[in-house]
Amino acid sequence: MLIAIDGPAASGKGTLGKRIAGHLGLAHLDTGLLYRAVGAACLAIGKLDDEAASVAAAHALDVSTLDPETLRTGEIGEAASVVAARPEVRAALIDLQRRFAARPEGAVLDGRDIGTVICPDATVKLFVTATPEVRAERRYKELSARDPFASYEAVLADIHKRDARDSNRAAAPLLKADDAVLLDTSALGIEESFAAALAIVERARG
Ligand SMILES: Nc1ncnc2c1ncn2[C@@H]1O[C@H](COP(=O)(O)OP(=O)(O)OP(=O)(O)O)[C@@H](O)[C@H]1O
Ligand SMILES: Nc1ccn([C@@H]2O[C@H](COP(=O)(O)O)[C@@H](O)[C@H]2O)c(=O)n1
Repeated sequence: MLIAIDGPAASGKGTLGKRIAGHLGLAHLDTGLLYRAVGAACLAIGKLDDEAASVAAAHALDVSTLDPETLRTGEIGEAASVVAARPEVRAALIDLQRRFAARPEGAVLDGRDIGTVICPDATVKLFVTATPEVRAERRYKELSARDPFASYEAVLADIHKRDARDSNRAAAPLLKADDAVLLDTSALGIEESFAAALAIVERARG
């Protein structure tokens, strides 16, 4: 069973992807980490504005070295969203994602273009969202546990900026696939969201 989960930043798609994959015994790929790794590689050499450098970083990506802990910072998220707007960077990462999705038992992938571009034939597609304020509150809670100087206003501004860039770019913009089921988790906790997502998956399974 192939499950595609898309949605804006901090909507909870990664949390749901991981839970659903664990529940069904499937592998899970957080595709945002791929773009984050490319953004981080460009930041490390001071070449975020250099399109050719970002394309080279995408081609050189070694998935076995991805470290979610170091990649999940606000600065790297912003850099990821800059490089992700470049069509050649996206093209360089397509095969890798499709190979992951082609496992015989299926898989769970989350990102921005999984249901629209990477896995248009997924068994079930979820578009997970929540209001920007709710998403900022969740991300702020997560960050402030590690950083006493984290600011809710800065997180909200980052979310608005990334939403706008991801939705308005020409290459594979953040979009709900026509056949995706919308899951708004603004008023749902993690367990309630998981139960709602699982019900959608089970329904699609028949
Ligand atoms: N329904 C929910 N209720 C409360 N908190 C939630 C809910 N879903 C996720 N969270 C929390 O919100 C934060 C963001 O969730 P998560 O990382 O899953 O989002 P994401 O959409 O994958 O983010 P990103 O786009 O940055 O990869 C995490 O701290 C997570 O624990
Ligand atoms: N399929 C995807 C996944 C991610 N992106 C871009 O990467 C940025 C970081 O992603 P997170 O899920 O870790 O927040 C995101 O803002 C997108 O620009 C993408 O384009 N396609």
